[in-house]
Amino acid sequence: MELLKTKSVTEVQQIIAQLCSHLKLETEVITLSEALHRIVALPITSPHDVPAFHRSTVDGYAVKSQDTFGASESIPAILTCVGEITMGTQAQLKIMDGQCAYVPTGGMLPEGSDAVVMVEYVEQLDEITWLIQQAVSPGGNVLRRGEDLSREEVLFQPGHRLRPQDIGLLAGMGFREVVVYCPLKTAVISTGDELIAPGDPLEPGKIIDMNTYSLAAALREDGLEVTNTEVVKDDLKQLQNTIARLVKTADVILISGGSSMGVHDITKDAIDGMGKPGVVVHGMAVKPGKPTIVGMVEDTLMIGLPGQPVSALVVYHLLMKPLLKHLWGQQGITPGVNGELTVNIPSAPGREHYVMVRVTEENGRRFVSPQHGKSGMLSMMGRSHGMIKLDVNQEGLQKGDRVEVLLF
Ligand SMILES: Nc1nc2c(c(=O)[nH]1)N[C@H]1C(S)=C(S)[C@@H](COP(=O)(O)OP(=O)(O)OC[C@H]3O[C@@H](n4cnc5c(N)ncnc54)[C@H](O)[C@@H]3O)O[C@H]1N2
Ligand code: MOO
Repeated sequence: MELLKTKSVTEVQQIIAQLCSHLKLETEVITLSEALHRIVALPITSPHDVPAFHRSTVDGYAVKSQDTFGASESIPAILTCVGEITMGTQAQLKIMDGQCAYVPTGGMLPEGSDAVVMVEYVEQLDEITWLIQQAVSPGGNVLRRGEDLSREEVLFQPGHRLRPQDIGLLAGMGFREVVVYCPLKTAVISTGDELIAPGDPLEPGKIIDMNTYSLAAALREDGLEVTNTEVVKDDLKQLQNTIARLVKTADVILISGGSSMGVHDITKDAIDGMGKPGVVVHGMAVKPGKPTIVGMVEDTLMIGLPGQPVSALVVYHLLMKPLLKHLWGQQGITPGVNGELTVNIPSAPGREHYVMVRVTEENGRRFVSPQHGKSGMLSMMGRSHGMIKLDVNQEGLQKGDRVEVLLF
């Protein structure tokens, strides 16, 4: 009897990292308008203090805070207004004891002042005299120079994925361009005599190809370039010819289907027949996804994913995302959401077990409900917000347990 010799998910992740140690990430310079979701390749430091000058955070009167101590509506401080600060210009005024000046939100504080009193708490007595009806402490209503960021402070480390707020910040720092990693080149091969393209006549026994589309979309979502998607028959020679052609450009090839032990499951033989090291892993201790294959053809990483559409995507999440994190040098966790489990879940002994779940909210409480179905049912994943993990030796989960959902 031939059984798959499974390796743990962590072991497989480590093997993949080693297999990819030769991969050298190229970098490129792109404009900020192209930078959304791209990965920073060099440390980026702040070229100047932000803000570059003390700024008022309100419309009000710049004062020496000590002049306002004890001021109230019934006993206001009496100050002489010496002028107005204009937005976007250097403040020319100087505030002496007993003086104030109008400053708009974001305007530069004049020399000598250290706080701003909001206009709501100020009343004009005559042409130059103002009643200050509220005390303000030093630094009150002021964003001090460098309070947001100081010069040379590291804004982003390599590996950071740029979000809208990051792109705004880079613009605010005066950057027009950013150095990012070039996307890895990837390809998807779906195998199966039964596969037809979406829209083709659905004859008996045929299956519409979903994995090519879901896997290519997952790769693109992760910022990778998909150079080719191909569908091949369960034919060793055809698969090897396709692999031989694609390894010329692809850093990683995902092969969907043919990963199991059936007579037509040819992915392993195809990879093994193309030189050393060939297949390095066949079998991962995970549910779903047990027949996973990992190997190398020339310098290209080959990941053989189970043909079942849910299994293919689960394995993608377990292997490709950590590889990217490793290559990009990303540290830390990917935060998920958590909530109370609505039913008991049995474990899958000896295997990490991933269960698709939907998250709902009721009276401020989050609930996590497993979505039932088999690994061939992609609609189960469509209904789900993410998945929860049961560890290899975990004895199931109980209704009411607080669980962490890995979002996808
Ligand atoms: N004797 C055994 N049989 C199976 C085992 C095993 O250990 N021993 N493992 C089972 C598990 S678990 C899975 S998962 C599947 C994996 O099968 P394969 O990777 O060999 O995939 P196929 O047989 O080619 O296809 C399985 C299933 O998925 C459908 N499929 C395939 N490609 C696509 C696609 N691109 N789009 C949509 N659907 C696809 C295919 O039609 C089959 O229905 O093996 C079990 N068997
Ligand atoms: O474990 Mo297989 O990968 O779906 O059923």
